[in-house]
Amino acid sequence: MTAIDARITAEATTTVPSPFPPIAQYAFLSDCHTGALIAPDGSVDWLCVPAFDSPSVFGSLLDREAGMFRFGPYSIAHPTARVYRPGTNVLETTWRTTSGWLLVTDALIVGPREGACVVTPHTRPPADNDAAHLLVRTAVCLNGQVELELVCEPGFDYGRTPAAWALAADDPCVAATVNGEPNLRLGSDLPLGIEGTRIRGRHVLHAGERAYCVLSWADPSATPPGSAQAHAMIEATTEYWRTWLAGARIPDHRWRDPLQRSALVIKGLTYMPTGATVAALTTSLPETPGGERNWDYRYTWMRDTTFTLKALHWLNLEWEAEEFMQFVADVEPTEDGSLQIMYGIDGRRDLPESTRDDLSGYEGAHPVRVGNAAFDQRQNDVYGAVLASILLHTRHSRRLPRRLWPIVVSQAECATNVWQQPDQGIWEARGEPQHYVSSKLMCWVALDRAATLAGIRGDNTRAETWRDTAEQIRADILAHGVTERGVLRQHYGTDSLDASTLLAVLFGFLPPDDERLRNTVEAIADDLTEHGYVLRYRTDQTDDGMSGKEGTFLICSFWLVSALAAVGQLDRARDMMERLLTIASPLGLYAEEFDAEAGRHLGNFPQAFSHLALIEAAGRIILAEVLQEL
Ligand SMILES: OC[C@H]1O[C@H](O[C@H]2O[C@H](CO)[C@@H](O)[C@H](O)[C@H]2O)[C@H](O)[C@@H](O)[C@@H]1O
Repeated sequence: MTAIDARITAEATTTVPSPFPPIAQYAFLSDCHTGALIAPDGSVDWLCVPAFDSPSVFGSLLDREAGMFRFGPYSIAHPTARVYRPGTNVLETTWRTTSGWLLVTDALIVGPREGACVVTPHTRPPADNDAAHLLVRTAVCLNGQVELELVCEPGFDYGRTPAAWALAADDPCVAATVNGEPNLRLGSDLPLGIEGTRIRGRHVLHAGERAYCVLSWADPSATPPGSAQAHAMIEATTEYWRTWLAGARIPDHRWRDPLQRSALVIKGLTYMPTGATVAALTTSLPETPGGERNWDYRYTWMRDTTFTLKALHWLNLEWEAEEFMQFVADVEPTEDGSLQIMYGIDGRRDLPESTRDDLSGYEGAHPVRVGNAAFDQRQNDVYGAVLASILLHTRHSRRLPRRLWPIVVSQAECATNVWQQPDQGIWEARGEPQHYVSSKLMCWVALDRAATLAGIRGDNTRAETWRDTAEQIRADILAHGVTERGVLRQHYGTDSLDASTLLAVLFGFLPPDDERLRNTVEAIADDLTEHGYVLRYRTDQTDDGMSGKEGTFLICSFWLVSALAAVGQLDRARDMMERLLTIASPLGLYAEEFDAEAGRHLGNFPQAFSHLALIEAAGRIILAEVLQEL
């Protein structure tokens, strides 16, 4: 049992139990088109089909009436153990009942691709493996006998539309229709009955006996696979993940498991048809319990994805970088040539935000948002994030693809034009625009990396111009962005701290022995932490346009580990890393935030930001340890 597990258990026994499982108790499955969250009781509480950003069909995560799909022993809610098959996103749950033991295996199926692929402007050449658009759940009775139960009650369109079920005429499965159109098919070797809007099945399995069910959404008129095929598909999916992971260079270190899990989460959040990565699987898991800080993260932020690629480079995973670079080359910029700060996973630009007032929200946190109004915000860090990625990719692949050069030019020009202007900042504050230090810092990164890329291309004129602008930005930040104590400030109008200034260390804005850099790292470690975990800023000192106090931000805590390692405080970095590893969910996953007081995860889950920062932090410490030994 991890520390957080123990705290959650203690909490559950002392307060009124919530009908919602703690966020960190969910297991994550993915087929790189969509993902599912499975509650400890075996219920799929979150699944959007066919893609990450589609409306949910199982939405109990946000409202207990918005759809669920349980497959597990009758009348038992607590499994004995839940683990991923090593090196995969395939989940195994072991149940002990009074009469026997049961093992349930769950996977969203990825396997050898069949048939033609639909071509859209953002579609990459088809990979050898692809999603089969199937959720397969198998059960085997390990000992004694166990009564297995299946309950499937979809709620289409975030629970708004219940299913109308019908037995399929030609095969042993049931089909759910919405507005008369077939939508889902459920196949199983359990005897199934239709009870209004739900399907229920129950059957006693004896030692050695197996059962399965398959939910399919790709072609609702096609017969779902039978038992043997379903079991084979779980093996193929296991193979798929292990083969993918084998391509990563993960050091033989005591942190190998969290590194592998983080890589698998990040890959699982990647949308295979375009190479775009969603920031997290979910929408509206609250950052403040019961509060309004609830956001839809099922989109691609240029910042999040470029930071993700930086992390994947640490693990030598180049293919994903290649894919995302193509996505960047394909997306439509805005009228002034700048990239939007975020896009849909299919490259669409418009992500209007609405609220779903018919949903209760996770533990009553309102509103539930679909879409994200930040899509047309001005956030000046985006150019630096993209150009840093292009340079990294160019260095690793030893070439600067011709398609990317116009992007280098346009983004460098955008950074040149905007660096003096205020913006909403990296945290997408919904208050007044400010002169955020981290935004200007990332404009410096944009021009610095662009100058290097121009040098590689042999364009010395541009290299020189961009280098000059980078120096002007640096001088401006050092003149206006440093407090009297010699610490980088949040924005030019305040002395408050902001963890995003740690990017100065991570992107090499100043040499690691620079006093201002060291002061900033010290100040954040000492004054911007709660129980040793890092806040992104103090909500009582920052007008971010929202009410309520949020938890500590996990990416910021991992950034501090990286920064401590970079400025030579290796012991402190290592201690903090070890502490952060103890608060992972029982399956090694991280949400966006950690409520250090209550010891629970908050915000969307699992969150790429947290996992990518874990990889970089571990990578920096491991590298420093190796260098120390030389
Ligand atoms: O806190 C306000 C903002 O919160 C979200 O943004 C955060 O998540 C983004 C995706 O991971 C990340 O790129 C950003 O840096 C974070 O602040 C939300 O998406 C915004 O709409 C909201 O204003």
